Amino acid sequence: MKEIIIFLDYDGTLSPIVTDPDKAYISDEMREVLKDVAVLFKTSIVSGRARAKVFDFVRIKEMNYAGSHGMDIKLASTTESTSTSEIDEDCGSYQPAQRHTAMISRVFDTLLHVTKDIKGAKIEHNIFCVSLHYRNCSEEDMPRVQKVVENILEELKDGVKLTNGKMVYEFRAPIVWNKGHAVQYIQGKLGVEDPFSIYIGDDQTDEDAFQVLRERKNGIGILVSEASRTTRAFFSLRDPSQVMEFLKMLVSWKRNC
Ligand SMILES: O=P(O)(O)OC[C@H]1O[C@H](O[C@H]2O[C@H](CO)[C@@H](O)[C@H](O)[C@H]2O)[C@H](O)[C@@H](O)[C@@H]1O
Repeated sequence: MKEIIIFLDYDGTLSPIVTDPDKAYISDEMREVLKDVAVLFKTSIVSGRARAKVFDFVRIKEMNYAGSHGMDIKLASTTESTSTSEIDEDCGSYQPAQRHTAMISRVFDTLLHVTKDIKGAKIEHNIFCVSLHYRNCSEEDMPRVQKVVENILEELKDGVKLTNGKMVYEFRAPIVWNKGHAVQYIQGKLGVEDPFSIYIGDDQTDEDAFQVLRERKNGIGILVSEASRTTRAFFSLRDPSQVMEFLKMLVSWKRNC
């Protein structure tokens, strides 16, 4: 029989989008629902954020966490690794972009420096990627923000990968690895014979995970969006409050199984 496993993006999925990325908290009610979900289903959070940061927001240790767009995976109930190897599967961790951390830190330092006079620009170090937030920048400053991005790409060329999120540019380690790869990796590690994955996410980077589930026919994507848009997801929910209601329904269905 198929076993449902759950993958959840964080920002815009569990927490509403807010102007300050450091204040993207989930509600107490959402945390209670997530605790139930984590007990009843194998559950993973897959986020663009640093893994430690997203764990600080969620604080449920029974879940798997994949930070840095899936480039920093830690499976639940495993001891913290002190290994420097990118693959330390005995400790339940997988960090395929480890050799790029110095470059990412250099991008972070450069961005901090070159954006210090751009009001509203915020730089977030996500370990294997760096976010340049422009949500709070003025229209007039946007050409400066774009110039900063162009300069970094010109300097590093193939040494860095750029993706776009919601009012954010994300500079990533240049490896072929995204949220879709992370989902496949975690699916493989859970030891579930016949998994059926439900992945819920709101952002462009979640499309990689939707695509993988569609291709492999072993799960579905659910897009969180108020507007209709092109997606590889099968279904959609409007916002984090609908995500919470959906998770509550899953919990009560499972309890009555
Ligand atoms: O894959 P995700 O977990 O969705 O990560 C994508 C980015 O999410 C965060 O930024 C977004 O949410 C912020 C808080 O609501 C918002 O202020 C920002 O405008 C959004 O882009 C996170 O802070 C970024 O580092 C991630 O790249």
